[in-house]
Amino acid sequence: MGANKPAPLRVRSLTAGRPPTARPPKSISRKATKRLINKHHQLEKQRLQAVVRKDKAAEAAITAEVEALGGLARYQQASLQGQHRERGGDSSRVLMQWLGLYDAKNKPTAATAKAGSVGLSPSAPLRMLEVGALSNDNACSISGYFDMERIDLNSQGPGIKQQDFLQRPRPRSDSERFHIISLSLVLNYVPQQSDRGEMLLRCLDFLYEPGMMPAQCSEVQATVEAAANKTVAEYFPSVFMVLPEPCVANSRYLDEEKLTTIMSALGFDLLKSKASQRLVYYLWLRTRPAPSVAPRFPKKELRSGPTRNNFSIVLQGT
Ligand SMILES: C[S@@+](CC[C@H](N)C(=O)[O-])C[C@H]1O[C@@H](n2cnc3c(N)ncnc32)[C@H](O)[C@@H]1O
Repeated sequence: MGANKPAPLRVRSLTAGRPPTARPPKSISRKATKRLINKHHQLEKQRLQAVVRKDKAAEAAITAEVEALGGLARYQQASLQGQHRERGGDSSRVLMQWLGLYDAKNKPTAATAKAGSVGLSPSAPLRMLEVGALSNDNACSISGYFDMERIDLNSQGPGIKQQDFLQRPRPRSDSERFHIISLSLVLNYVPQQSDRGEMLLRCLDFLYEPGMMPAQCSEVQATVEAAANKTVAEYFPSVFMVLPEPCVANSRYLDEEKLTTIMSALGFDLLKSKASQRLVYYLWLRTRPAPSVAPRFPKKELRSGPTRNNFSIVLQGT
């Protein structure tokens, strides 16, 4: 009965035709999230090695494997889920706390809540470049204090520009520079050690020079100062950096001292740091102008041992 009745026309939701990245991520378990992230890092490393060996067949096979896992988009979804599970929220909350805009319980202070609620973002004087942005609603984005520019190799949606920071055209004037650059869990994602160094060097171009920040006069500026009881110059220009803890705690080639030496050679002092079980957070304040000669930091073993990892940051010098 009714065998020949035409199937009713299904009304498809508007989101149905969008690329997979625009759909809400399918939730996966904590273990599966971790496995996927680790596998992705491992494959990206192998792909890079294949590129260096000029082994086209291996490169294609590894690329296919990455795609079969869901590619960068799936990895980003896993990272977003990881953010919520492993860290009880996004890393930018740590920055907000350091700036005095979040309280000790990691909640917005009254002044911050006010800034957010009156929607000061478009005119907010503090310019932030978020490299490797997975969403447009992290703590900094919704605070109202920052005029955000978000970029990622693979944009997850509106408000995130698809761009490789290493290819971003260099600024032609201060209007294209920033008070702060966020590199949260980005350096560890970059497969090549010299590209990690290049990323840090590039930050110098995209940040204001110390003491050369544009005049700040708006209401937001006053609110920042009142909330944090600091002047803007005490926090900016700066780099907010987050890394998996083993990158500095258990690497053959990098420890906190070496990282501090590299950053110091680039003109930064360590203003704030914090370690959680899995992550390390740093706020590097730019206190000196860019060095006239690009510093050189080759890969050099600092500590050995079979259980150590090979994470390193290399600066090739001029
Ligand atoms: C592990 S996710 C981290 C995202 C987020 N910032 C966080 O703290 O969870 C790393 C992101 O960095 C992005 N990324 C890596 N290298 C990049 C580059 N050169 N330019 C822009 N984005 C990059 C990747 O596409 C990826 O989405």
